Amino acid sequence: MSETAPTLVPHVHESDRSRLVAYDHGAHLVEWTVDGRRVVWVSDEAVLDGSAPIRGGVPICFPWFAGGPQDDLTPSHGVVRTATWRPTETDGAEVWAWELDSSDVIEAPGAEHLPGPFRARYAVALEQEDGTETLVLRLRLTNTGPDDYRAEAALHTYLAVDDVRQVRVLGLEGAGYLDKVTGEHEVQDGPVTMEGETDRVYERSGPVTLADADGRALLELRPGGAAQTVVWNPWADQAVRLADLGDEEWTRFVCVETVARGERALTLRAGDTTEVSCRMVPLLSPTA
Ligand SMILES: O=P(O)(O)OC[C@H]1O[C@H](O)[C@H](O)[C@@H](O)[C@@H]1O
Repeated sequence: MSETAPTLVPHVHESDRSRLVAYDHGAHLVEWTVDGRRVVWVSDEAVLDGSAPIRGGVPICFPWFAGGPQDDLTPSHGVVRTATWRPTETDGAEVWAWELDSSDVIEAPGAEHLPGPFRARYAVALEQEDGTETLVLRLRLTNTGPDDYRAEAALHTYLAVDDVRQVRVLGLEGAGYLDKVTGEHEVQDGPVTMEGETDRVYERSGPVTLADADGRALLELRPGGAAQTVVWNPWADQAVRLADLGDEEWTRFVCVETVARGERALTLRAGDTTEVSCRMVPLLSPTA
C-alpha cells in the first residue's frame, strides 16, 4: 500500500488573461491569477488530500457560518466545504459547475445539524464586462423539502495582497459591524484598515473595493443575495495556531467575504431557489 496520502486532482483553466484552479473537494476555487498577478490567494501549507478544508481560495460555507448562530456547531462553516461535489454541465460563460445534495452529506460529521434538505449548484464563470474579464461565483440553493427553513451561507473569499497591514477596504464607511474579536458593536469610521486580528461582520453587502496604501484600487467585489460582508485576517498570533497557514503567510491575504449569517441568514422557502453570488472585477491594468 502506498504511504503517500491521496492528493486531490485539480481542474485547471487558462484563458488569455486568467488562470483558474479548483477542486471537487468543496467545489473549491483555489487560484485566480490575472496577467500573472495572484488575485485569489491560497496557502502554501493548504491541505490538498481531502482530509481537511483548504486554507485559502473561496471556501463555500453552508448551512452555517463559522460556528453557526449560537457558535456551537462543528465543523466550522458547515458541511459542504469538505464534501466532494459532483461536476455538472456548464452554461454560457461558466468554466466549471458542481452540484451537491443533502443526501450526499448525510453521513458527514455535523449532518445532524442540517436545517432541512437542499440541492446546491455552484458555478465559476469568467464573464467579460466592458472589456475586462471578471470572475463570477454563483451558489444556488434549493430547498427540496416541504418546509421553509433558515440557513447561513458565505463565499469566503481569500484575496491576495502584498501586505495586509497596508491595504484598505473601501465601501463599508458608516456601516455598523460586530467586532467578533471584542464582541462589541461598532460603526465603521472611514476605510477599513487592519492593525491586528480582524474579524468583523459588517451589516452591508458592498460593493467593496480593495485598495493599496496609496489608494490605488486593486479589485472590486460585487456581492449578491447576501446582506453582510465579513473582513477577516488572523494576524500573527492566531496564524501560528493554524497548522495550514505558514507563520508569515497572514500578511499575504485578507478575506472579504459575502455572508448571510445570524439575523441576516437566508430564508429558504420550500421548493424555492436562492442565489448568493460574488462578482470580482480586477482594477489594476496589466502594466500597473
Ligand atoms: O479557520 P476557518 O474555519 O476556515 O475559519 C476562518 C474564519 O472564517 C471567518 O472569517 C470567520 O469570521 C472567522 O471567525 C474564522 O476564524
